[in-house]
This record gives sequence, C-alpha cells and structure tokens, in this order.
Amino acid sequence: MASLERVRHLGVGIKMVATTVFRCSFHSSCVHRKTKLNNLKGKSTSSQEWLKRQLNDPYVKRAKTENYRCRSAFKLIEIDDKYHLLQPGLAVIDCGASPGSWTQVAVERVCYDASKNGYKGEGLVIGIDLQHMLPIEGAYVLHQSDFTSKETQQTILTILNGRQADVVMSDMAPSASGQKSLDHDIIVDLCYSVLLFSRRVLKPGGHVLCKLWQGSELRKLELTMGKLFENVKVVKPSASRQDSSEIFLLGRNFVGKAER
Ligand SMILES: C[S@@+](CC[C@H](N)C(=O)[O-])C[C@H]1O[C@@H](n2cnc3c(N)ncnc32)[C@H](O)[C@@H]1O
Repeated sequence: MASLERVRHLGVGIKMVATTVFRCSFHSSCVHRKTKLNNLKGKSTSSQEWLKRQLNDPYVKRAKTENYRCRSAFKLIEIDDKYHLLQPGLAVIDCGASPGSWTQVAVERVCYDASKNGYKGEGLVIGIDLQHMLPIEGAYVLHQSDFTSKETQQTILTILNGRQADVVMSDMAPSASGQKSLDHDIIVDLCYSVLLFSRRVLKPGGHVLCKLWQGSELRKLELTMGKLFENVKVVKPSASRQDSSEIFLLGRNFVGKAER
C-alpha cells in the first residue's frame, strides 16, 4: 500500500482508503460568492448579516485562494507561526477537525517534506470530528466520531500504534444553544476531555492547543493546565473575530499529570 494512503474511520471499524489530493471549496464556511449573493433574498436579517460578513471577510477570501476548507486555517497558521508547534515529522491529533482546514495546515507542516518533493517521513496527523468530513491526503480522518467516546479514543490509540503524540489541538465547539454560560460549560468540558486524553498520549515536552469561549471556568482550566505544562498562555489570533468570545489556551512543554 502506498505511503500516501491513510485510514478513514467510518464509525464501523477502520477501512483503508486511497485518498487523492482534495481541497473542498463547497463547504458552508467556504465562499461560493455568486450562489451566496443569490441566496440573500428571503433570508432572515441575521442570516443576511452572516452572509455579508462572510463575503467581505478577508480570511474567507484568502481561504478560497489558498485552498483551505475554511477561514479557521489562519487561526492555526498565526498561532503556529508564532509558537512553532508543528514541525516536520511530528504526530498531531486534531479534535473537532471538520471541515478540515486545521488538518490541512497540520499535514502541510508535519507531513510535507519540500526537500523530498512530497508527503514523506514520520509526520502523522489524525483529524476527528462528529460531522462528516471529506478525506485529506496524508491525514487519517475519523469522521462521524465523538472524540469524547471510548471507541474513538481507542481508534486514535490504534492509529498511533504505540507512538506518543507531539501536539493535541482542539477547535471543538458544541452547537451553540444561545445560552452563554451553558455553552461555556460544554466547551470547557470538551477541553477537559482533551486534557485527560492528552495525559495518556502526549509526549513529555508536547503541546496542547484548545479552543474555548470565555467564561467563569477559564481561570480554573488555565490553572489545571498550569500543572500539566511548563507554560500556559491565552491566545487570540487576529483571524479570530474580535466580537467573538473565542480564545485558545496553549499549553507548551507537557510535564506531568494533574487531576481536574
Ligand atoms: C469550529 S469547527 C472546527 C473547524 C476546524 N478546526 C477546521 O479548521 O476546519 C468545530 C467542530 O467541532 C466538532 N465537534 C464538537 N464536538 C465534538 C466532539 N465531541 N467530537 C468531535 N468533534 C466535535 C464539530 O462537529 C465541528 O465540526
């Protein structure tokens, strides 16, 4: 089997599939300007505002030109350009990966070896999402899979095959209920599930990046991470909308284990 072939988990076991270079331009976060402009008619004011914002958003435009599945790619690019988390040859777990722009960035940075003109070497990227996700060349994609479930985590361990992860990142977000404190609590629980799993799989010196919405539990989460990592930072990349409460917690240099 060629080295470019990766595993795609269909929720019923592991199936080997031959993947091809794939870049989606049809995902909802991606731009399809003409169609979307036509779609403005008859939409609610909030949908119209959302569509207008998408159409005028420079990161949405860049995502289209640079073939990323959505604008979120630039959040990870900005963070990684500053903190150099993703290096060639590393093993990366991407939780909440759909539609796949973070996975695309991770593959580019850990699997793609320009000097060898292709996807070679030890780099390993595993993207997991509850939603459907189309394949990404060079990555293992576990779609329609709940990261917090035992089965999904076991599948990740199977793919890792005894290897430890260098970076665990989470852009996971629950469907927003509109109740800020409830949404905050749910996303914080997802962050704790990322930390718990990281304690099992992360290499000493490894890093965790996880997204949350600001709220009352932020400080406690930060303190918990402080017991696990040498350095913890709150990060807000410029691609993260200023009017959003979204922030990222970055824990660098994993040192040990802490209880919640
Ligand atoms: C903001 S999107 C991620 C975007 C992605 N980082 C990218 O760049 O394309 C958040 C994702 O988290 C996923 N998610 C939420 N809870 C999850 C869970 N328990 N397990 C796996 N994925 C989850 C959602 O399905 C959604 O696709």
